[in-house]
Amino acid sequence: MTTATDVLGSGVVDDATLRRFLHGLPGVDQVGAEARAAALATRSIKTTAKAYGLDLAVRVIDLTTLEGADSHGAVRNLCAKAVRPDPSDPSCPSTAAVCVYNDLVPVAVSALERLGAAGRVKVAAVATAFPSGRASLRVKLADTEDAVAAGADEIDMVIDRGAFLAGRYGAVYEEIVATREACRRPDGVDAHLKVILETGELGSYDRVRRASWLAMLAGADFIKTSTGKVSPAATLPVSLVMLEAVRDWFSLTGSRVGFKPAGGIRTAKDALKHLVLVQETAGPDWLTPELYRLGASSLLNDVLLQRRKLATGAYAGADHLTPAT
Ligand SMILES: O=C[C@H](O)COP(=O)(O)O
Repeated sequence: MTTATDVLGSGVVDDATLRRFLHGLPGVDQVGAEARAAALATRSIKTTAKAYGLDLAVRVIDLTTLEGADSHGAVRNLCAKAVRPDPSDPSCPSTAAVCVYNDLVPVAVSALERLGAAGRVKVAAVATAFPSGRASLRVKLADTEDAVAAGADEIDMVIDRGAFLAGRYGAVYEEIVATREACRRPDGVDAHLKVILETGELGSYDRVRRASWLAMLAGADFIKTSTGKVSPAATLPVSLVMLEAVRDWFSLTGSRVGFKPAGGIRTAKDALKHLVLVQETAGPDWLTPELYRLGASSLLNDVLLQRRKLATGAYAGADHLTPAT
């Protein structure tokens, strides 16, 4: 049997070594994973915990716009929203990051500078031919280097699902390693690398588990479920399988890899379910923006409305809030 320690210790990480290890991982009990996720989703959260959960949800959001029609103005508004999500409430925290396409990184960087939030609200850029991942490695690395040079703090790369599903694990591994290299900066402040598995295209929980381990072996700082362009995206059972992987990686290596569910998370209720799953699977150490993000384009305003409801006892209409993008 090949273990993760064998893979990490071997000089050559090739298809055969990776296959022996990844296919030797225990299979996911599909019924058990779905039942566990469903049971955790019904947990009721009382007032104080709810207030904490809603604030935490805001603090871990990667506020995202990934539309072909994105404009400079839309990105500037997104940044203002990320820094002060609810201008009527100074106690409302900022989001963790904004997440944009590569060419809009300079716009986000200068907007956050002007807002006095540079470095506090991070700039994440999708890269490596997002969302399909269909391009040569040269193009994918140029895409990444471009975003890093423009000041991106974080790179959200997609894996080559074609290669992964064909069992060309070595190619996927090498691509992640090379992208990680492209995240380096001369001053040593490297961009953090999030590796998107696009779980909706993987077809089984076993493959989600294998892809999670492959990404962590190759040096991912975070593993992320989805691009938001494929459905299903960040389901609770998929998140459970990935959280088990980061938990088990920590037990094995002593290092913590972050987790980012993204795609289809639209309501405060959804966000709280995801937070309960983190608490009960990887544990409370992960409940921080350094190790956990919610990737979402249209979640924030519902969380803000629920925050206000909790504080005032009354529902405010959505038109009391600025649009998310
Ligand atoms: O990375 C984040 C996703 O693209 C957001 O997906 P969403 O638009 O379904 O929230």
